Amino acid sequence: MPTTVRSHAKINLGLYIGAPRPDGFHALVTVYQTLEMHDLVTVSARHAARTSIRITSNDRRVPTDSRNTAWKMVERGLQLFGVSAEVEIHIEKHLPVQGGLGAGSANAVAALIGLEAELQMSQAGAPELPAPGYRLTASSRRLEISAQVGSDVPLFLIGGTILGLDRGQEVYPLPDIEPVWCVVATPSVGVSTPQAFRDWDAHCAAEGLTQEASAVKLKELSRAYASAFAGNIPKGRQAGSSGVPPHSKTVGGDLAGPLGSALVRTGITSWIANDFERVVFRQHPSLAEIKRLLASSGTPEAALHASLSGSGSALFGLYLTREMAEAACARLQAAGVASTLTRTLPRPKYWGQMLQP
Ligand SMILES: C[C@](O)(CO)[C@H](O)COP(=O)(O)OP(=O)(O)OC[C@H]1O[C@@H](n2ccc(N)nc2=O)[C@H](O)[C@@H]1O
Ligand SMILES: Nc1ncnc2c1ncn2[C@@H]1O[C@H](COP(=O)(O)OP(=O)(O)OP(=O)(O)O)[C@@H](O)[C@H]1O
Repeated sequence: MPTTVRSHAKINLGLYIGAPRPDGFHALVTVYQTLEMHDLVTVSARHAARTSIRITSNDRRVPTDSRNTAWKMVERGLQLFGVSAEVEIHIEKHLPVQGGLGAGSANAVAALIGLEAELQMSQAGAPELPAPGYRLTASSRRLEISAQVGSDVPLFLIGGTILGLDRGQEVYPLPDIEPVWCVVATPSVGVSTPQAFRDWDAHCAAEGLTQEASAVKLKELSRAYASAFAGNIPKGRQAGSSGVPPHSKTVGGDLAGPLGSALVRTGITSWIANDFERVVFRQHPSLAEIKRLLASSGTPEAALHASLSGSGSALFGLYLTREMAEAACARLQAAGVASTLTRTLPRPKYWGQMLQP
């Protein structure tokens, strides 16, 4: 029986990028948040003398050869388990390609989860457990192979609210924010991630941002993020058990409250920003206008936060109520911009809903 896996989108609740590194990547600090909206990845696999992989998709823009993230992940997964198999993967795309929603990265993890279920390898590659007190080290080899596939891939082995460091592949589960309504605008323009990073380099050169200055900035920001979320960590799940870095202990405080308010009470909505907006909005001014529509600042329907996601072109707005989110969808529709109404997806639900019944 084939296994169908939900492959969720992510947004970046703030994204700070450093200067270019000698390895061709950029250090960054971000908070990833998984969303309910998803692709569906269906895997059929059976043990065989020789490995073969076949990929199909309903979307012609999805590569069906070894360039596909799901292909790369399954190849590495089979090596990790030390088995060979005939594997068929169908990717039903609902998320935009090149949208900054990490869709391709999520497909890779969904394919691995499907493969493990099909080959009954769950003991060998035990998935990250959503239960309190789980340790990242339990599945560090799965995190390693996912980081080889892409910087955005490991976050999908954690789900929920996640701190991303280094080139984005170093991930730490943060206490989940309570679910909030989210509107994702999906303009038809695609933004290439490598190109956006190149544009960022040109921006850094023009502004004279040095490696040293950017390293200091990123260190401060990772502290600020961890501190903002620290008060959300239930007693007994402080640093060490949750994988959150030790400096996250520095700030306490009760962040429990009515729906949506936890995000506000972390304080992060007042200072988070996405550095890519500075270069991507210059190339695509229409995206800045979409952000204004999502934000609706100064009105009773204003978003808690609105931003470009990753390098775009998708943008998102977070709202306190469903009505406010629906009003944002209506504003976008009137402007001819496609949008999806969804919600942020906490870790237990991310894992609980991953396998289709
Ligand atoms: C923009 C984000 O989506 C934010 O979450 C991610 O940083 C992108 O992650 P991703 O698409 O998984 O990126 P990768 O597949 O690892 O890298 C693609 C290319 O983007 C650039 N890249 C990526 C991540 C990073 N921290 N610095 C970079 O400069 C590199 O040129 C790299 O060759
Ligand atoms: N499974 C996949 N689904 C979609 N695109 C894929 C996949 N595997 C490889 N790709 C290639 O990766 C490129 C980026 O796709 P993706 O949709 O993941 O972008 P993204 O949402 O901007 O990702 P990120 O947020 O990680 O930067 C595509 O143009 C496509 O050629």
